[in-house]
Amino acid sequence: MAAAAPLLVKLVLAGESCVGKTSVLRAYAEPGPRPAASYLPTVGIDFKVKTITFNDTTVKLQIWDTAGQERFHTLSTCYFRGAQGFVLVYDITNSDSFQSITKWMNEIHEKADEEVEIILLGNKCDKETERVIPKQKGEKLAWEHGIPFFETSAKDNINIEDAFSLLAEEILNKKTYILHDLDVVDLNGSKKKRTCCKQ
Ligand SMILES: Nc1nc2c(ncn2[C@@H]2O[C@H](COP(=O)(O)OP(=O)(O)OP(=O)(O)O)[C@@H](O)[C@H]2O)c(=O)[nH]1
Repeated sequence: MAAAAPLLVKLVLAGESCVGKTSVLRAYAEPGPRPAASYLPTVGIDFKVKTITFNDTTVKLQIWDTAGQERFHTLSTCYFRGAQGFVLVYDITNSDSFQSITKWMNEIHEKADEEVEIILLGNKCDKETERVIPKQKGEKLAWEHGIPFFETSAKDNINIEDAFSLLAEEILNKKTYILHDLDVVDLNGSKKKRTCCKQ
């Protein structure tokens, strides 16, 4: 008997520019040492696939990395539709990025499907001396929105695995995934029909 196709789950990273979305994704999906990175903004959109095992089932997490720069905003939010989970990221050394989280939450509620799971990350927690957002503020904001919260460091690989594992678990426990078919990109990376929201 042929093995069952792996389950596919679509996740999206969102948040302001330079908060570390790409770095968080790399730390999770491509762990291992890498040279100190100079900032290269995401242009448009990118994704990586990470395979995990959940209750003896193989699950492929397709994780979309959106561009935080304002000029890509419309494009980035196009990818919200069809996602089962969101990783919302701010930078603990940048208060604007924290203030914007409520705006991103509203965007998700407006443009994503109804039943989505969201987690909040306060990234760059290795930069303690430059911190402007106390951990309690992040916890309070997450509590107000009823979502889990982690302070993370993509640089030092702190809490990254735990954050994604929790998000995947919350989604898979709900069993709201019915995604053996992806309508955007198949797992070999070849493009299939691409859908986008109306602007
Ligand atoms: N110290 C420290 N620096 C980080 C961390 N995460 C990211 N950075 C740095 O912050 C800068 C921006 O990181 P990116 O991952 O490109 O940020 P982004 O949110 O994807 O940015 P956009 O593509 O513009 O949306 C880079 O110089 C990273 O090396 C972290 O946890 N700690």
